[in-house]
Amino acid sequence: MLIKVEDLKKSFGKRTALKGISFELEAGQIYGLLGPNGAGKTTTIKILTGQLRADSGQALLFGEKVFGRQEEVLSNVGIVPEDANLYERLTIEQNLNFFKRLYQCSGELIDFYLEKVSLLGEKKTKVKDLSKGMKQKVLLVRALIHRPEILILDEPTSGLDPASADSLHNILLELKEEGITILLTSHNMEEVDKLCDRVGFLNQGELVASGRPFDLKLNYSENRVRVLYYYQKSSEQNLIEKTMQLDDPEAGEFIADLIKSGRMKSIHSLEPTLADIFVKLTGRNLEDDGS
Ligand SMILES: Nc1ncnc2c1ncn2[C@@H]1O[C@H](COP(=O)(O)OP(=O)(O)OP(=O)(O)O)[C@@H](O)[C@H]1O
Repeated sequence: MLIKVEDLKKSFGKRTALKGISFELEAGQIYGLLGPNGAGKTTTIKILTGQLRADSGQALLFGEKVFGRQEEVLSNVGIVPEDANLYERLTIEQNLNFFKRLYQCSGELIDFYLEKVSLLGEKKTKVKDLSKGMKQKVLLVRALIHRPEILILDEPTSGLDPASADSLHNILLELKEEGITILLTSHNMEEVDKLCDRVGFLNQGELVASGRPFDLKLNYSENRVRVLYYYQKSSEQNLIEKTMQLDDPEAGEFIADLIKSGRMKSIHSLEPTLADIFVKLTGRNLEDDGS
């Protein structure tokens, strides 16, 4: 396991941020921690990257504890933090060169990744003149220039317009193809559904469910179907839509009859979205402010 979190607990005074969460991440996967504000996502990331010490439990990267050993363990990890901590008055190139020296790497990947995020032509632009989406891309490039095996991103698309978010998603999928293991946090269920091999639902410091998005949707499906049928045989004007429970025996007869009499137009299963499942499990919406 490249990333392993086991029974991780953390409190800030009387406020409990993590109540004992566990998850694992295999090489080459994308894992998404999904949760509303205050769920404990950033606390998890900060512990995993050695910025915070856990009260108990384990947070391991490459099987090693990070706290107190950041320099060694994180030399192989790229981190995109929640807040853009770039030097605003410096250019993109100056920011990246600064990190190149810090990481003591050659910097040969700087132009490669700037090209990938369509910012090569903006190298000489000062960070203060960039849009939020562009800054996010610079943070991503900064996290990649030392060729890390693990990439950790805290809310990478928060506040981005849909086009910028989409372009970032495509880059993350390409990085996965290159074999990079990715852990990200998000409160956007569509993003997690699209990107992640596995997802963990974090709510008030607890992982309430985890698994492959497909399996979660299947497990929480309510066996409903939407049937579109003709009132009379092949009369386009009289198209009727009906939602039915698959475990209702009458629905079976009704559907069989529609097929036999040639009145069935279409039938679709109604799967819940990840957001529906989150609400079902927690009674909370992903956009809640956590209060
Ligand atoms: N330094 C701190 N001091 C006190 N409480 C904190 C501190 N950091 C986090 N918390 C609390 O711990 C809980 C989890 O916060 P955390 O930032 O991990 O949530 P999050 O899921 O990342 O939310 P967001 O999406 O808003 O960043 C919250 O109740 C928060 O107020």
